[in-house]
Amino acid sequence: MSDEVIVSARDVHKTFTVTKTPGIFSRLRGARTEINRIEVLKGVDLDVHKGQTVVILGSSGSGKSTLLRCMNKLETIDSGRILVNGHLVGYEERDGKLVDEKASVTAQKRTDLGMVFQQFNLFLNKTALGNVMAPLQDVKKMPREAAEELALQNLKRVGLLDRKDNYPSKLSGGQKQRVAIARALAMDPSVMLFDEPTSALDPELVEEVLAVIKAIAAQGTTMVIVTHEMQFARDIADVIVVMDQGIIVEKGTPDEVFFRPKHAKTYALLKRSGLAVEPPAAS
Ligand SMILES: Nc1ncnc2c1ncn2[C@@H]1O[C@H](COP(=O)(O)OP(=O)(O)OP(=O)(O)O)[C@@H](O)[C@H]1O
Repeated sequence: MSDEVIVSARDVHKTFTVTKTPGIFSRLRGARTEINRIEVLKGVDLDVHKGQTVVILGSSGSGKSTLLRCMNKLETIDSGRILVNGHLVGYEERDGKLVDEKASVTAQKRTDLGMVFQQFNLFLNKTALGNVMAPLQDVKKMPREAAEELALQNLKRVGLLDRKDNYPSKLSGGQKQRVAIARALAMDPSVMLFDEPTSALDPELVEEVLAVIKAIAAQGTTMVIVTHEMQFARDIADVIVVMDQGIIVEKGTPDEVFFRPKHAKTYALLKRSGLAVEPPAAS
């Protein structure tokens, strides 16, 4: 394992505030606006080393996607630190305090992270090639020809060169997700973040996307993957992290986590997925 830490999260806390305003009739009956605070991350520490594939598992609502989104500053954190390549993402430190940095600086730093979402997020009015070229031209300011060459190389990496002129409406879900992966890869990020990349796919399309992600991992790309695909997690991960209610309850190699889970929540998760293991001794 490389000593170089690409992503470092320390004591990360995140709370969402949800405001529920009652309808007019309820208000006439005296109902008040409810303000609920949901503490989603309660002090998360995580290091991702260069070349490592870290898979985050956990039951629904445990905070996995939020952690990923905080890494990318799609969400702000309340306290703690997230460094990507040694830089604070989204913040700068002034007089010992964290303040929001300029959006342009965040946009630049964000190119260090490639993100693949559940719902692909492709431009519907652009071809597969156009989708991959767009951030190269718009964010990296590459000239058209260079952007096209790099986009074609990356479409080839995900096996979609023959679909380069297709619009998203003419691509299957699996192909759309592979275009999204090519688009993120083309930016040459330090780390790729995958947020449940196969959850929106029909079951028969899942495997082609997982195979592409496995191939990219085998090329030494640093990755953090949130997934519910347990077998895939076991196959691809160097490190598996299990989250429960906003904290990391277990961390280990796939063999450790799958065959010798230490935490009752990990055991419950494996059992729900039909993976038979012995219950942890200490629970
Ligand atoms: N923007 C938001 N506003 C309010 N609550 C939110 C927001 N985003 C997430 N949450 C809440 O935070 C909690 C954690 O959500 P998160 O999506 O991080 O969980 P998860 O572990 O990724 O779950 P899943 O596996 O179902 O995607 C949930 O209770 C969710 O409803």
